[in-house]
Amino acid sequence: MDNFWQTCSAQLELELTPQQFSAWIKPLIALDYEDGKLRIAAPNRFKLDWVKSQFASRITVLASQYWEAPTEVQFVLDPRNNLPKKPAVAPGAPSASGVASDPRNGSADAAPGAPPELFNIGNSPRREQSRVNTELTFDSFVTGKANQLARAAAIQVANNPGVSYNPLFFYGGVGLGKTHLIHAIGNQVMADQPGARIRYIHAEQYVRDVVTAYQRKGFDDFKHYYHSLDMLLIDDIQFFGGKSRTQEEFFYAFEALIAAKKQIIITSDTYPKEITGMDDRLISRFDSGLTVAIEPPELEMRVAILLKKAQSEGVTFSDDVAFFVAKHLRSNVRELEGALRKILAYSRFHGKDITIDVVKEALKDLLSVQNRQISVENIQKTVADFFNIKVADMYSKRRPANIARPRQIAMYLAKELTQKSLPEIGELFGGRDHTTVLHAVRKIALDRTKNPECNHELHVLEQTLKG
Ligand SMILES: Nc1ncnc2c1ncn2[C@@H]1O[C@H](COP(=O)(O)OP(=O)(O)OP(=O)(O)O)[C@@H](O)[C@H]1O
Repeated sequence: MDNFWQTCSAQLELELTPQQFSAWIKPLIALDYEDGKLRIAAPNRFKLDWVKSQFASRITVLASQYWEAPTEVQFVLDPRNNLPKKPAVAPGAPSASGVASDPRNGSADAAPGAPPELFNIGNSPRREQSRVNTELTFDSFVTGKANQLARAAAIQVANNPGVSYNPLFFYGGVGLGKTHLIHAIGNQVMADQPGARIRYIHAEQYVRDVVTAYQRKGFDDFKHYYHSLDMLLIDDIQFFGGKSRTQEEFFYAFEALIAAKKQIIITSDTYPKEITGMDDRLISRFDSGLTVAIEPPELEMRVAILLKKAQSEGVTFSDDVAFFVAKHLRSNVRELEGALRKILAYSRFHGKDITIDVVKEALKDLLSVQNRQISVENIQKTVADFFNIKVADMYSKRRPANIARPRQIAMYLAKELTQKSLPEIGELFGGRDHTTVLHAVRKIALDRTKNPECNHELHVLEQTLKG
């Protein structure tokens, strides 16, 4: 229940203004969930009526998504508000149950509307608490040259958590299977040790947890929760970049877990030293275990993935069709999955067998993007002309700002407008490492959102390149 409410209120916090959130959502408590019925308590009749009229449908959608079943939401008055007042207790002091006191229990010094303890583990089954996706297993993970090392390390850690490689750090571009692999580890450990306290968390959610703990002065609960896990799976840790309070809290959790020989598995879009805005002491700790890259899948692996995913949808793809799709879509597995969904939807809707012609029709948009044939060479030339530098500077090792920035812009455009992978782009820019390209892509993407002049330049370049 705590997990659900944390997820639901984090989502609502994103959707509402801070005033709306703290006035209407923060005072609510998710009481229980049974047989598709979720009960939420409001502190008084006025709030109950307002929340019901304004937010019931959104909470219903979020709850139905969370439990993957239609859910009916009932709003009730908080039963604890009717309890006789207890003598004052210092907020956060342990009660007889050993749990920090809930300031809403009517004690004289309680802050009205303050939340219950944040990270109370509650009684839900360990599997639910873990947030591990049961579908992402080793069995459904296709292996090839691009990920065989990562998979081997993952299996080793799943067999000996806390012993072999700690932390285990996976890095690679988007949609290449990092998340899948850490869930697979979680699933295996959970099957072997059903009592283990495992937690999968996306780094953005961890940041939100820190913010919430900060706002609610709930760091004791936060620490208690994270430091007492048996295994922490943390995804996309690059989101910690520049967030010093989060990094500090994570550092303590990291030290506590490693000292207790509890396994930590981390993913990132780049290797530790390249994560921007990350504290050096964390980087050196990330490096202290095993760091493994996951590369973009090669052709045969893309074919194998398509065949396996089609099979799991109950559809048989001919090899011709699988090769056709895999040859044209080269960037990552997520893109392949998207293509597969489009093909299946198209063939079902039109009642047609899956042939190459049907695939061409179903993927018309995706393939036309491919066929625009904007080459990296073309991008380098256009950008060099635009900034009045030599094309050769695109490959050179020189780094003055008047050259480095156009080069980064060209790398960004190469990633945006071609199907080349990061290593392929790096190769075409004088044999640079893929992490350098990734850094450039992220930097320019960020500049673009912040700096209208940069956005305008990119717009002009894109229009020129697209003709
Ligand atoms: N080797 C694989 N075998 C089967 N499915 C895969 C494989 N690699 C990735 N996938 C699938 O591709 C999709 C994207 O993978 P995933 O979310 O793990 O990528 P990621 O590397 O974590 O990307 P991001 O950094 O964008 O989060 C998922 O549905 C995943 O199950």
